[in-house]
Amino acid sequence: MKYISTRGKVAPIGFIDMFLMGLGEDGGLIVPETIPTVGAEQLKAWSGLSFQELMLQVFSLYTNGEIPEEDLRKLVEDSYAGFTSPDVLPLTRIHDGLSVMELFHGPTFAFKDVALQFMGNLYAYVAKKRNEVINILGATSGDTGASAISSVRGKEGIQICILHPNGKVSRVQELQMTTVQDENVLNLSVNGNFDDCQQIIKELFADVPFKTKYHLRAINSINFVRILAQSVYYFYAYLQLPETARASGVNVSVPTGNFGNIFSGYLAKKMGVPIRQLVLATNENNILERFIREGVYKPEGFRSTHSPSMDIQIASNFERYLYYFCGENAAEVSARMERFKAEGQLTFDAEEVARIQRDLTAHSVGNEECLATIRKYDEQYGYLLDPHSACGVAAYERAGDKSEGAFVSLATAHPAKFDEAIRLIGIEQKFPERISELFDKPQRQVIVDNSKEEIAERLVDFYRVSQ
Ligand SMILES: Cc1ncc(COP(=O)(O)O)c(C=O)c1O
Ligand SMILES: N[C@@H](CCOP(=O)(O)O)C(=O)O
Repeated sequence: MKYISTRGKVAPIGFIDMFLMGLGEDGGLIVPETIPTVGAEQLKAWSGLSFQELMLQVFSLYTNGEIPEEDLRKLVEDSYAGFTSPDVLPLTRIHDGLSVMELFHGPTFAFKDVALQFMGNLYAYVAKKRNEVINILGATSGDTGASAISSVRGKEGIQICILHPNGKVSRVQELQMTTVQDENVLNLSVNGNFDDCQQIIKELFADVPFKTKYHLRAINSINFVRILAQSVYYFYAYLQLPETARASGVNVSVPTGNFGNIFSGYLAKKMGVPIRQLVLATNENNILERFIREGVYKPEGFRSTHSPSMDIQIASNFERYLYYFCGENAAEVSARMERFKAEGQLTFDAEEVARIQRDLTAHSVGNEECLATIRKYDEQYGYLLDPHSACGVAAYERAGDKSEGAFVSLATAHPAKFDEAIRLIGIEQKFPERISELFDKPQRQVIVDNSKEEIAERLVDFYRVSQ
């Protein structure tokens, strides 16, 4: 298995090189040359496997033997040892028609831990085995940053700098990132929004001499390893359903912002998980819904919502979807992305929209609907959703055909991370101890302008000092 770029100008590379490259050096996103498939018999044989065993099976299809099996097993076991549920990602039945897959039992209470605990360990492994310098650079709307920091804090040979939008993450998310005192962690709080942070890191990654000189590594979903690790929970969700329930496949409702969560499902489907509908749930930042319903991919005004981690306009993984949509034609992807850069939008004709709608359905969930969904599920089912998971459940409610296949909605964060929204509906929740103890700790962060140059200077200083 080799890896190539959606823009076609990266010579095929192996698994570890792909992991280290992060963003393609031609500005595209890395994808596998071919997607391996898992037949129905094989899938059946995997039922009953733990999440860790499933992860090993899926990764073995992609790692080319570059990581010996016993090393991969240890990496996987270590990565999920800190999850508090024995099932790692438990599937909870809400009612006959709906189950929720809880992806938030990791150390930072968000689904990002599923991939990032593993990636932190993998970076430490590669740093040691290949003597690589690992200087992680990431952008976050709150959860990726907290999770990535927790996965590498204090680890030898690794430095991490995370950009988050100043004042636009929840209080708990901010504390999870900024109360970490390890010297290998730098938090930059940017006067801008998440799209600004993501734009800056993408420009720094695209500056290949700078990236090479400072050994910049990615933890965001531009890194294909993130997507691959996330694809495993779609296998697990399907296989955890009772055999009768999954007999005609599964529908999955997916809160998404950067298109990473849902693209992982699209990949799992291509690998062979019998997913019927992939329902894309967004908040009021609804560029992805407009793309799917109307065939127009055009960023519009940024809105702050009750689900701040999905306050995203420009979705990184859109380009990966475009690649498959264009029949894996890199020249076509490059031309369309050039057009997007020049004109600020992409449009798709009626035949193309019909094709997109065969892959994905979409619902954007307004602030009021989000709160009403949290209230309803608390009152009727005694289940407290966080605002991102509530977008997923609201989209499930609005999804059209529910007659075939079981329905699973992904619960992507613990409600304690977003108490600002939960309080608005008058619910007082009890925080897990690991969250309540954050409020007494001192914070460490640097507030910076939304300026690539200023941020590059900070990075150079940080990497010099910490090496
Ligand atoms: C809690 C939560 N749910 C859902 C999402 C959506 O994930 P993605 O942007 O990777 O699609 C995010 C981050 O964007 C998140 O932090
Ligand atoms: N919601 C994310 C935004 C970054 O997305 P990623 O999946 O590319 O890391 C966050 O919490 O930071």
